[in-house]
Amino acid sequence: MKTFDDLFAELTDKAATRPEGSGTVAALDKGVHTLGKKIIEEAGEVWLAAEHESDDSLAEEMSQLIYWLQVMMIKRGLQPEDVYKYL
Ligand SMILES: N=c1c2ncn([C@@H]3O[C@H](COP(=O)(O)OP(=O)(O)OP(=O)(O)O)[C@@H](O)[C@H]3O)c2ncn1[C@@H]1O[C@H](COP(=O)(O)O)[C@@H](O)[C@H]1O
Repeated sequence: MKTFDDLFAELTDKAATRPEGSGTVAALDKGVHTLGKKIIEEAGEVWLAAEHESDDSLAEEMSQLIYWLQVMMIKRGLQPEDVYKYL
């Protein structure tokens, strides 16, 4: 099972190697404004899932929010430790 750190390492590698067909590379190229809108969209889906959907659906929406947060971290050059220090 993939962890937060596993996904971050995978996305960091994709950003560096830019493999063809990577949605992450395409999203990074669109920039901070587009990534910010995805974060808002996914956060809204987490809220709606928490109100109306199953635990599994909620977990899936949360995984997508985490993904988009990580893409924003990579876009802005943040490392997990930059976030963890505030936890
Ligand atoms: N974990 C994720 C992940 N979570 C969410 N997403 C993206 O976020 C979107 C969220 O889905 P929604 O249902 O909300 O939206 P949608 O309507 O299906 O998609 P959009 O039209 O909004 O793009 C998905 O379609 C993906 O584009 C992800 N994209 C990739 N990953 C993982 O990231 C890694 C690298 O992926 P690639 O860069 O695509 O190789 C792989 O391990 C992937 O599994």
